[in-house]
Amino acid sequence: MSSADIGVTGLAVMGRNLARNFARNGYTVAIHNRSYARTQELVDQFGNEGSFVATETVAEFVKSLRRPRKAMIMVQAGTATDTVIEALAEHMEPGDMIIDGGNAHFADTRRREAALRKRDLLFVGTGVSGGEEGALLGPAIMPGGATEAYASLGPMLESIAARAADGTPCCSHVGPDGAGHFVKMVHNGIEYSDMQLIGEAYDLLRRGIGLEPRRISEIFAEWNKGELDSYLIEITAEVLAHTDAETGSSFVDVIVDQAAQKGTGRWTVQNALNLGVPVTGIAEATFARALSSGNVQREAARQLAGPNPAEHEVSEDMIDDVRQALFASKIVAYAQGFDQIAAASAEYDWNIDLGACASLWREGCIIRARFLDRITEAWGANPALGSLLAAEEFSSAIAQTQDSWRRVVATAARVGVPTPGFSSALSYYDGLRSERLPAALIQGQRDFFGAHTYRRIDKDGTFHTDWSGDRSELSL
Ligand SMILES: NC(=O)C1=CN([C@@H]2O[C@H](COP(=O)(O)OP(=O)(O)OC[C@H]3O[C@@H](n4cnc5c(N)ncnc54)[C@H](OP(=O)(O)O)[C@@H]3O)[C@@H](O)[C@H]2O)C=CC1
Ligand SMILES: O=C(CO)[C@H](O)[C@H](O)COP(=O)(O)O
Repeated sequence: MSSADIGVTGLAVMGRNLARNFARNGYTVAIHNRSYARTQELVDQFGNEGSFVATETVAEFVKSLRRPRKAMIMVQAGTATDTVIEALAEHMEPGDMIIDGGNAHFADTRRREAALRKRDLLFVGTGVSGGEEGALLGPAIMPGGATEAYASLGPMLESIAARAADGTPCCSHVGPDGAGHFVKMVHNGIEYSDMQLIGEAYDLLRRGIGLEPRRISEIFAEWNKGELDSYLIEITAEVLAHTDAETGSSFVDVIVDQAAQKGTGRWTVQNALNLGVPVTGIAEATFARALSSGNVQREAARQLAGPNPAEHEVSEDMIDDVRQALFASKIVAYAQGFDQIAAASAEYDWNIDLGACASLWREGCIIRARFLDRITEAWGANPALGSLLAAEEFSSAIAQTQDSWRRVVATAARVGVPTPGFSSALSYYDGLRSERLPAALIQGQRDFFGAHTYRRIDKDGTFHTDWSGDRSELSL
């Protein structure tokens, strides 16, 4: 019987909870998983939460959906997603829709959307953020795909999405084909950057000042009451307050200090390199995870000289400086992420509304933060800002924090605590505001060794100096 409003296949952490979220919101949900055990488990544990149609085969799953069908995939990105799409498509009919809510690469989404369009099937690649809890109670949802697809799917997604304080659903059509997955990828890149900055703040308080995790937890909890108010700061306070039951030690002290990554941060940086957008914070965060996991190099370098700690005591006065450095660096991280979205939007003709994009991240997602209201307003007031850093409220916020920021970066260098996030954010800020950059010298060097030419500040045209001859200038 074709009775389900929507289907979810892939019932691990995300799929299971999204299926429950749809059911709790009154939809009849067909459920399917490669191995039936997960389907049975969902029905056994949560079957009473709403209307589920449990299915064992893909054919049965597709058949159980009301036409035009909507089937959502929540499986691993890459070949697993291609396999599931193909299996679904074989049983679908023209006008049916496949929605991929996994963390797919946006280029794969563009390819899949185009291929399925040729088969008269709609394909929506959508970012979903919020982890297990968000998927169940209301994630941030970033759908791409055709406008026509959003017309029928959008209301369903909006009904299960998180809501901002003003009641707006944290879900809206981001743009065509891969735009949704692109925005989710950059969301994850900012997530990497934000987590790295928080890690550096922790490290400065721990190794720089010498505070214990429980005290640092209290500091983060306090910071979470102000302009740093965000989900990541909130959970940081929780993690730092946690005690390991087995050893009685601070939980953070029993975790191996090697940060894993599934790929979205790396994809963001790779794409930023292609687009020529300096997302230095995301790049440093991604490399910092790689450095932490580089066993061979860490082992080889462990005995290298550092500053004498006795000569470099840091007082508790620095705590508030660290808070301010964190806020300034965080503004830079978001500014860089929005630059990348703007560049991709122009490159792929997506016409992404940056204000609407910021609005999507206000609740439900991992990078949700109080200051996203202000970012939404800033882009809404002036979509041609050029850089988020140029918005009055952020330029004045940084003007107020920059002395602290500079002190923190200088202190970190002095005491030997690595702060690639704080330092690169400050360098980026100083680079942008510089009247003149040493890029002029680099152009001179390029022209010297490779006749790569340069432009002049005082006249139009392209020039080359005859470096190996009489050093006269040629206008090309
Ligand atoms: N976990 C998170 O916090 C978030 C995850 N995501 C993304 O959502 C998607 C789902 O994530 P998550 O719930 O963590 O699950 P996983 O990424 O761990 O994927 C597990 C699911 O994929 C299925 N699967 C794997 N390979 C295949 C295949 N070849 N054919 C069919 N099914 C397959 C598994 O089926 P089986 O049970 O049979 O093994 C299982 O249902 C991923 O793309 C992830 O990147 C997005 C936001 C947050
Ligand atoms: O998409 C997510 C949150 O938004 C996932 O949790 C993602 O897996 C996190 O990335 P990584 O595992 O690389 O830290």
